[in-house]
Amino acid sequence: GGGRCPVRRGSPAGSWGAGRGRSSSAMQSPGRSGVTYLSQEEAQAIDQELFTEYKFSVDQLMELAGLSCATAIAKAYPPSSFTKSPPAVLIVCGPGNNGGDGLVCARHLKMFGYEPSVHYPKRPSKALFEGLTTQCQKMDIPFLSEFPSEAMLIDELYGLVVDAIFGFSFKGAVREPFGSILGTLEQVTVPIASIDIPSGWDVEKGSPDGIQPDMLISLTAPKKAAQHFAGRYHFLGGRFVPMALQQKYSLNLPPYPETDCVLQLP
Ligand SMILES: NC(=O)C1=CN([C@@H]2O[C@H](COP(=O)(O)OP(=O)(O)OC[C@H]3O[C@@H](n4cnc5c(N)ncnc54)[C@H](OP(=O)(O)O)[C@@H]3O)[C@@H](O)[C@H]2O)[C@@H](O)CC1
Ligand SMILES: [K+]
Repeated sequence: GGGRCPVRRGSPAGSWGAGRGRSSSAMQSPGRSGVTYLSQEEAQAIDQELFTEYKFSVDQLMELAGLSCATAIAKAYPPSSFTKSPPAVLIVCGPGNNGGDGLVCARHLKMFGYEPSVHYPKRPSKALFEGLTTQCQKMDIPFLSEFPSEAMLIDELYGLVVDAIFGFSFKGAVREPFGSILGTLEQVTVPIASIDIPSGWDVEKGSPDGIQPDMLISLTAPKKAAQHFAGRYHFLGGRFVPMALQQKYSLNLPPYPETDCVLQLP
């Protein structure tokens, strides 16, 4: 196992939220960093607006989201922090866009010098996901047909697990094969980095018995479940929300440093 590295917290809560006159809405709640934590409904509404009003394509935003995730992972778990070289990462992808973010993340991690392997048990028959899968395969990223059933095996083979199973559209009880996968992930000791939402968690209420990721990369803005995140690294990624949309939803996002596509939240 391995992959852990010393805690490097960012600066304490900034003052970006002070005196900006956020329009208050009963649905929104400011988190400990001053940034707004979104309800499931708000996250889906912003998503829809980006596509229908702002005319982004899914491919575009997924590329930026996945690149943010790989960048944040490289900051928190640089290859030198792994006990083995090359640094092996297991990426578990779900059936929706969160899974697509995982495929993009895998491709960028490979470019950054990691050795990613992907498990992608439920693949939608859409050109976007088929393309992302082919890109990974042509970059010699292995796709595991079986998920390692023993947590110990994952601990032995990988220094980090990326959870790209469910994002903000998750609802209800977890269906197979993801129930078994999450059951195994609850027992791994190597760190888990969750994309957007720790999978299996209620998007707003979290899940005390679910997986406990070491890292959370919130895309666009954190969702309410992030208030229950107790891991070491909380990053914000997806630096693509136009200012007018940020203002409409009172996102109160902290300023990203310089040209960075990610930012560590306190
Ligand atoms: N705007 C942004 O910021 C951007 C967001 N992006 C990303 O998109 C993510 C949201 O993606 P999304 O809407 O496609 O849904 P997501 O959460 O991946 O999962 C839905 C899938 O899971 C399934 N499923 C649901 N419940 C289940 C259950 N209980 N048990 C089992 N299965 C269950 C459901 O299946 P179905 O209900 O259809 O059978 C469906 O197939 C978001 O979190 C972010 O990562 C970026 O890519 C681009 C910019
Ligand atoms: K996830």
